[in-house]
Amino acid sequence: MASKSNVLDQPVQPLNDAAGRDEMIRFENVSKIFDSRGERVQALKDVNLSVARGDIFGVVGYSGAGKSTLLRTINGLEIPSTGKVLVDGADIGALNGKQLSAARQNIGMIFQQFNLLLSRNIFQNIAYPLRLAGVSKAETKKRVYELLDFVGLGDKAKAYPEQLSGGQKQRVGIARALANRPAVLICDEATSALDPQTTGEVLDLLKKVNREYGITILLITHEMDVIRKICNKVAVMEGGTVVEHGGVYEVFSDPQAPVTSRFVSSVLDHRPGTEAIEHIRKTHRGQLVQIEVKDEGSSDPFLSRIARKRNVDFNIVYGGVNELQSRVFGSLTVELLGSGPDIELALDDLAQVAEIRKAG
Ligand SMILES: Nc1ncnc2c1ncn2[C@@H]1O[C@H](COP(=O)(O)OP(=O)(O)OP(=O)(O)O)[C@@H](O)[C@H]1O
Repeated sequence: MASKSNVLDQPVQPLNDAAGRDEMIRFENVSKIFDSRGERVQALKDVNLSVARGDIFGVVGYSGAGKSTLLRTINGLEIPSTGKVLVDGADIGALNGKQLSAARQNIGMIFQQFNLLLSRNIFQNIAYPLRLAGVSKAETKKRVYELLDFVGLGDKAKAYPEQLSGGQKQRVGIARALANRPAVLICDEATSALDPQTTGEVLDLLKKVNREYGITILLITHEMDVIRKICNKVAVMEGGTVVEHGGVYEVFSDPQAPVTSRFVSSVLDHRPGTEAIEHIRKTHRGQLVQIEVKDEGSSDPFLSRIARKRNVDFNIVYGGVNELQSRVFGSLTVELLGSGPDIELALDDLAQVAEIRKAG
């Protein structure tokens, strides 16, 4: 649990993370207040986060949590009311216009609605940022075809956006964002307009961007499944604050904030809710206990060991075990059958080797 922390008691991570990688994005006490028609909206409240070079960092939250505002501070589309955002060492809020344009070439961005130029073909869309950066025609041509191959659209140079599917349009968006060889790619709900199959393909492409080009990715989403599939780090936002952040495995296997638990249970259904417990109770009269399954204990056959030793039976009535980043975790709800004293001894034994909770 070393990499997990709550932002309230740990202001900001050090410049090097546990793996020794250096920092690519740093939010330092970032707050943002909008004044809209006489109404003050605090979109961000004292956000402190550190994104290491090479991370795929996901920010998840419900609508209005402040995700877009946070993302837009990275390339200066929003300037914090207080606090600062550092990208690859540059303090974004302190840059003049020219410096900001240069910094933006280092920060690619993709959008939920793709934002392609509809009157230009795919080649021209991808070439656009290269033209703005003053890249020569020959160099542009080489780079665009290289990118088209990379995103799997080698035959679409002359097509127009309206002739492409949603997934293909997002591939073009990714190619365009990569044109100037940025160090960072920021993704604004990049798969929210896509069906599940296409979402999976675009997420695979983002993984390839991270792996093959070493680009740091920060994405915002309201879908925990996106986080589960590609991120190594996650921050959960609610009401403009980061309520929890850490390694994806740590956060998924042991969520602390209620909003995080809700997000986790939207993709993993391994713990029974009140209704499920009531249903189980109708057919199982024994002692019900929830056992948390963690990576560290997965090789110990403790259930059969304790069952033999204490002369009790374990009847699995609910649960699931998941794999995340090559580590397992989950929860089993079991019914203990045996004499009262044996069950008590078995519960003591269980508590020695696993996190348990009486259920129902
Ligand atoms: N330009 C603006 N002017 C006024 N209020 C704004 C502005 N931009 C965002 N807000 C408000 O700030 C809060 C956070 O909005 P933000 O868009 O960052 O949240 P979000 O988590 O990205 O939600 P969504 O997924 O719905 O976009 C909301 O209450 C929103 O109404």
